[in-house]
Amino acid sequence: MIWAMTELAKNPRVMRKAQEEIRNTLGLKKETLPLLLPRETMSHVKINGYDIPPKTQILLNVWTIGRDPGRWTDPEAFIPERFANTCADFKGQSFELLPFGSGRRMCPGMPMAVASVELGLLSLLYFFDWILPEGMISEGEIDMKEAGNLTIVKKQPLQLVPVLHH
Ligand code: HEM
Repeated sequence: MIWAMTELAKNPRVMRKAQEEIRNTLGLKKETLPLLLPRETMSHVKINGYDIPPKTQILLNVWTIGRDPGRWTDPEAFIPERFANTCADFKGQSFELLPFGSGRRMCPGMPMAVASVELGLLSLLYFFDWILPEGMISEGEIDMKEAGNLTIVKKQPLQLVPVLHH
């Protein structure tokens, strides 16, 4: 939710669009773990010509898959509308987009996570407009450094000033 608010603050066009949509209708999405939880092969498998022996630990880098320029146009840009224009969904069936993993061991908390993030973001965007804190002139100054390892958190806390809208 913090990353979603950070990207929205950096992209006022998308912030305004999301607020208009929410305020006019009373919907949104976003991300993710960089790596899926480790898996171990049960038998010998061959993928793309590579032999993988049994009992090998596999780490799937979904961060890289989600930024693959062969799959996504302008992958580094924050363009949430891209999800409205694709049939790829986040529920484990579209392998280019796997924020909750896939298969038997995919995230069982997905419905709760989606409901919490959507409701949280929706409330922040419906009730408030968001402006930069004193001393910050442009959204370009918002620090985007990452910290953490298994889950990526913001290194510097996001600071924005809420202005009551409703
Ligand atoms: C936005 C929030 C969340 C994201 C992005 C997320 C993502 C993930 C991912 C990528 C996996 C690994 C799936 C795989 O290896 O295929 C996972 C596993 C798991 N998640 Fe989540 N998760 C979230 C929230 C939650 C919540 C709210 C709960 C519990 C209430 C939860 C419980 C679990 C559990 C128990 C597993 C391990 C499942 C297993 O190994 O069988 N997650 N999650």
